Parts: sequence; structure tokens; C-alpha cells
Amino acid sequence: MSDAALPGAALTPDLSATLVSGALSSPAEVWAQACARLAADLPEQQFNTWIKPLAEPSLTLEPEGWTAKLTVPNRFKLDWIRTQYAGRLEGLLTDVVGAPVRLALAVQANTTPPTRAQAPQAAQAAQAQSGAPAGNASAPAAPARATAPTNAWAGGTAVAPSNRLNPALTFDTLVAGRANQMARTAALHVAGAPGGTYNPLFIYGGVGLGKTHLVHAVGNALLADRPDARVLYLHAEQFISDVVKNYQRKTFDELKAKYHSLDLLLIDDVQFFAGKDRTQEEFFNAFEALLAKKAHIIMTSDTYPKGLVDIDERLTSRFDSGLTVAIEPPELEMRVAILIRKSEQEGMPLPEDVAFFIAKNVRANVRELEGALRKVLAFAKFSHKEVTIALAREALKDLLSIQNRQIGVENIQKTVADFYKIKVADMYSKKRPASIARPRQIAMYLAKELTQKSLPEIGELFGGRDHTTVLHAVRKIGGERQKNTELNQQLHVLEQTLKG
Ligand SMILES: Nc1ncnc2c1ncn2[C@@H]1O[C@H](COP(=O)(O)OP(=O)(O)OP(=O)(O)O)[C@@H](O)[C@H]1O
Repeated sequence: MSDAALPGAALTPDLSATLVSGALSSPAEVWAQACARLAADLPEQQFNTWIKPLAEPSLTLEPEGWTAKLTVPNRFKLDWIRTQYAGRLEGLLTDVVGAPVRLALAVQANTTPPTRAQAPQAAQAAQAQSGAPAGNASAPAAPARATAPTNAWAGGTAVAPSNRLNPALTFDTLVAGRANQMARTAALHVAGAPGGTYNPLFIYGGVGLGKTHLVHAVGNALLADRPDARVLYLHAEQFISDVVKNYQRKTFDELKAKYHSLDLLLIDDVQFFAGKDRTQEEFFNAFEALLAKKAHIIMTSDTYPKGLVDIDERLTSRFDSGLTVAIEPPELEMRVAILIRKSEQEGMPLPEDVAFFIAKNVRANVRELEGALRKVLAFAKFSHKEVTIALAREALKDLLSIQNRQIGVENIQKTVADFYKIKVADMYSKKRPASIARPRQIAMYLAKELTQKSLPEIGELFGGRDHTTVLHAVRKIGGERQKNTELNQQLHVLEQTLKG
């Protein structure tokens, strides 16, 4: 190997000899051999997606030993390669070279300026991608970028009009933890290899748990990688209104042209398709067309495909034909990590004890956690006081006083059972007649409304039911309550009785 192939290297004779002792004469050959071994080890699609497109690393001899410097196209790929393949690559390079090799990853400098049409999106995506990689929930959160003009809290404010993606909702700003591990891993896979496995990807879970954030992250990551990709995010209701508009104008070809040409369709809250036959038909057509051309579809919902009501079975069975993953409510450590990360993004880092205090008291979902944090930070700012547990207690006193009234799930079960004249034991039983199932659903709904218990905790207290069953009950009764005055009155009476 020549010195030119090893920029900056001061070769010691024995290591240099190691490298040239076999048939290896250049970093390209070292890389080719390592790749050949990795290719034998990895599923072909993974290898072709992540490793094959990489240019060979430079090999330099630093005072600590050999370093292979591998450049990758963007931050997202760097994070993925670092977590998934770096260890294996280091081992293989070490084997091939015959001496320890350290792998150093760097993002490739961008040499081709984006086209005018791509520029704003690329700039937004690059900015959104430039933060620290998404950490482990237990790892300290990365400090926020001082220049970040957009914020994951900002909701729709920074949405690019064409693809409706919010550039602030990225993998970088999504805290990883046990609750979203499966969904996040699947989403990362799709972002790296859209049209491949896990198609469609169906993500379900309760309100405010990060489903929307995750699908935006996939769109933003794909655009950072391929700025020309045709990506569209939309809420199911926007699809419904598009269908209605095109129905009135008889312009179904336009609708088809819009949806069938995408590379990635991200569609939120598909439970809203319930009872909308024409929408379901058009979505079915789009779904089939996109899958046939290997475009990727990611959907979110409040329940798993088979739990969806009033949606045609030919659709729900297709929803389930790729990968279906749940996002669970975050556990305590993850809630703390989220609070710390978000407070840093706000430029007001939260002391750990205060983060634990808030996380212990706000358990329902991340949106509520964000709301509580906002209250505490605003309270500190306006009162010019330090953020302490005492201050947090004061800022959140309304929320805490609701909890202190301590309406327990058992109390709810008993009150509801008395009201509808069924046995309390039926709250835990597997019996399904409507005369029992409905009061049980009402009790689940009230448990969610009036206590701080998470969906899995409520499910457990109702005879070990799955959290999606609870979610279904909460949505169903909540939805019916809006239309059914009799039910609304009954619920009102029950609530007043329970609140005392
Ligand atoms: N793991 C996480 N890390 C950081 N922020 C999160 C995380 N999970 C959720 N959030 C934030 O919580 C808020 C609510 O999340 P999101 O809107 O994605 O929830 P959702 O599951 O889509 O809820 P809904 O069903 O009500 O639409 C957002 O501001 C999102 O950025």
C-alpha cells in the first residue's frame, strides 16, 4: 500500500507489512474483503441498502493504531450505521488487516448544491437532522441547538406546504425508550429502505404517544437522504376531504394522480375512515397502486387493524399484511428523559429531581407531559424563580389536586356496576353480553378520564385485558358521548357521584 493511499499515515514497518503481507494492496481491497464477509452475514436487502452504497474508507495509521475513516451521506445514515453495523465492521476490518482497526464515521460534505425546488426542503431537513443522534432513554439527553428556530412543540407552524412534513419532528428529537423501541426501529428501517420490508407499516397506540412524530421522522429522514423523493404526510381527515372534493367535482383522475405517484405515503389516524365507504374505496385503490409500485405506506391508528370498527375487512386485512407495531405509554425513565430533552430544547434545563417529580405525577402521555413542563417553565420564567420541586408543585397544583382526590379504579368499577345493576365481578370477567360489556366499557372510559392510570394499568385492573381493548372502549364511549344525550347524562351523573 502506498503512502498516498493512507493520507497522513506514518506507517510502522510491521503494521504496513501486515497489510501487505497477504494479497491486500489497498484500502479498496481491505474494504472489499470486509464487505464480502459482511454480505455473507447480512440479509441481502440490508446489505444493499446500508453498506453497498458506501465509498471505501481511507485507512490511516494513527498513534493508537489503524483508523478506517468511513464517510456516509447524512447524519441519519451515520446514526444507523453506527448503531447497527459499526461493531461488526470494526471486527471484520480488524480481521482483514490483521491488526486492530478503529472505525471513524463522518458525514460526507455536500458538494452538489440542491436544485431550487429542493433547496428549502433540503435546508429544513438538514437543519432538523443536524442535532445530536436520538439517545437511549437512560442516556443523558443531548443539549439543544441554540439556533433551532422550529420546535417539535410548535405543532404545525413549520410545515412545508408540499409534503406537509414538520421538519422539527425527526428521529433526533424523538426520545427513544422501551415504549417506542419496536416502532422506532421499524420506522428507521423504512426510512432507510422504503418499499422494502414492513410494507405497510401500521403503528398504533393511545393519544399523544408519538405516532405522528414518528411518521414525520420517517418522511424527514427519507427526504434528507433523497430530496427528490415524493413524500406526503396527511391526516386521514384530509384524505376524506380530498375524496369529497374530487367526488363533487368528478375529478377522480386528479385524486389518483396525486396519491398513486408517491414514494412514501404517511397517513395518520386511519380509524377516521370508519363508515366512509367511498373514502375507503379510494384509499384501497391508492393502497394497491402504491404497493404494486413498491412505494411505502405508513399508517397510524388508535387501535390495531382488527380492532378498527366500520372499516371494510379487505382494508383492515391489508393494513395488517406488513408489520403492525404498538407504541406504549412511556415508562418513568423515558418520561424523565423526554422532560430533560424538551426543557433543554426550551433553553431552560430541568434539574433531575424536578424532572422525576413531574414524571411521577404526569403519566398519561407525552402530550400531557409537555403541557405540564410548559406550565412549570412558564411559572418559573414569570415569577423569576429557580425551577425547584416546590415551584413545580405550585405550578401544577390544579393537576395534583385532581389526583389527590384519588378516584380509584375500584371505586369507579363499583359505582358503575351499581348504576347499571351488574355485579362488580363482571368488570373483570370475560363475559361479553352487551348488558355487561357496555357498563365495563363505560367504567374503562371513566377510569381513563378520572385517574392518572395508563391504558395498560387500567387493562390490568379489568381482568388483565390488553391496553388496546381499553383504548377502544375510551374512544367508543368518548365518541358516542358527543352524539348520545342519554349516555352523556348518565356519564355526567356517574362523574358527579365519583367526584363527590
Ligand atoms: N418519544 C418522544 N420523544 C419526544 N417527544 C415526543 C415523544 N413522543 C411524543 N412526543 C411529543 O409528544 C407530542 C404528542 O405526540 P404525537 O402528536 O406524535 O402523538 P400521537 O400519538 O400522534 O397522538 P394522537 O393520537 O393524539 O394524534 C408531540 O409534541 C411529540 O413531539
